[in-house]
Amino acid sequence: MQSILIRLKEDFQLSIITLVGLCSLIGITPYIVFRLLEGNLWVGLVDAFLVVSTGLAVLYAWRTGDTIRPGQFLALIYSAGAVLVSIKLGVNGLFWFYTLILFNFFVVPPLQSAVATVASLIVVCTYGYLNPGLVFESHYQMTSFAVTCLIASLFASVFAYRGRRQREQLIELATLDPLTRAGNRRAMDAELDIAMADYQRHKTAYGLLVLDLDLFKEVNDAHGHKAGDHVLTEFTRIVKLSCRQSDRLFRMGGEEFVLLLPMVDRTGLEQAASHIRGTVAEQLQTPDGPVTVSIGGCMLHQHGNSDEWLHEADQCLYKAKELGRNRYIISPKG
Ligand SMILES: Nc1nc2c(ncn2[C@@H]2O[C@H](COP(=O)(O)OP(=O)(O)OP(=O)(O)O)[C@@H](O)[C@H]2O)c(=O)[nH]1
Repeated sequence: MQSILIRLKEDFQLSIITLVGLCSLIGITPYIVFRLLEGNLWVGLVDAFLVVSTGLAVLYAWRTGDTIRPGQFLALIYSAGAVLVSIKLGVNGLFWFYTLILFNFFVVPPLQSAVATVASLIVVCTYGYLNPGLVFESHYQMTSFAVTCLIASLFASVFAYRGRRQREQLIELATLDPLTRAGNRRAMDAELDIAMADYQRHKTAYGLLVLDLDLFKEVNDAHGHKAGDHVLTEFTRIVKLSCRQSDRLFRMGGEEFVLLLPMVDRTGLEQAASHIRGTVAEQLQTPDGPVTVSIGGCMLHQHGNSDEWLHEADQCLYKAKELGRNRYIISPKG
């Protein structure tokens, strides 16, 4: 139960899709009974289809963690459902369009939701225009309906866009180092734990490099803190360009970074460390000359937790510093 609550709290899209599932079960099921009792078989079947499909989409989202496809599926079937119900029930069915507009903007990105809403409106209005009296009582009513729907869509899209943007910014704030935009310590801890679980379950190979700029204090002392900051951002850029896209760079703090390399063997880890060391020595400059980096690394093997893994790489880094810096040492273990 607690894990369900945590997932609902942490995954906004999943919580929205679950809410839709509950609303459809509680809100639409009585209509199925009512429509069938009044002999409106088609609308009853459409409602039943919506409830069952929603249930399946919610289950899929919970099982796979994928909320994009169920969201698109729900937007599609609810748009089609609103069109069919409006065509069958006329004015009484049109009210559902306003709920549909809000719903679409919650479950799919703003552009997709605008397309779904406008497409549904076009179908209903075209049908209503070609069949006077069946959906709308007058052209005036149809125009008012289309205009109010479009205005509601506009407001919904502005809120949906801002909401999504703010959520993205919050995720960035929680996971990225503001200066270098490498992952922060919190993101690193989470990724190392995921790597350890992956290694234990699937034996996926992971390597880790701890990178520490050499004599960085001297850069700060000679050129000021701002120049030091610039060196840190340049270093991040160089390392990101020197490694694979699947490698993840984190800033542990100060001038110490961690690079996590998935699906790499010991030779590959050494090659990566050697390449990064060489590229940094070549490209990272201050007016006084190059800034170098010392690197310690190790493969993930029988570590009990991520701290032990980091500690082993750290020991190699200290050795690299002791031996004169601007070098890499990879642990022989693992
Ligand atoms: N500009 C800048 N400097 C930082 C930041 N964080 C830490 N530092 C500085 O990084 C320096 C780290 O110095 P030390 O720990 O002595 O290490 P070092 O000079 O690189 O020497 P070695 O690691 O032994 O090669 C200190 O002067 C810190 O003030 C930051 O965000 N920006």
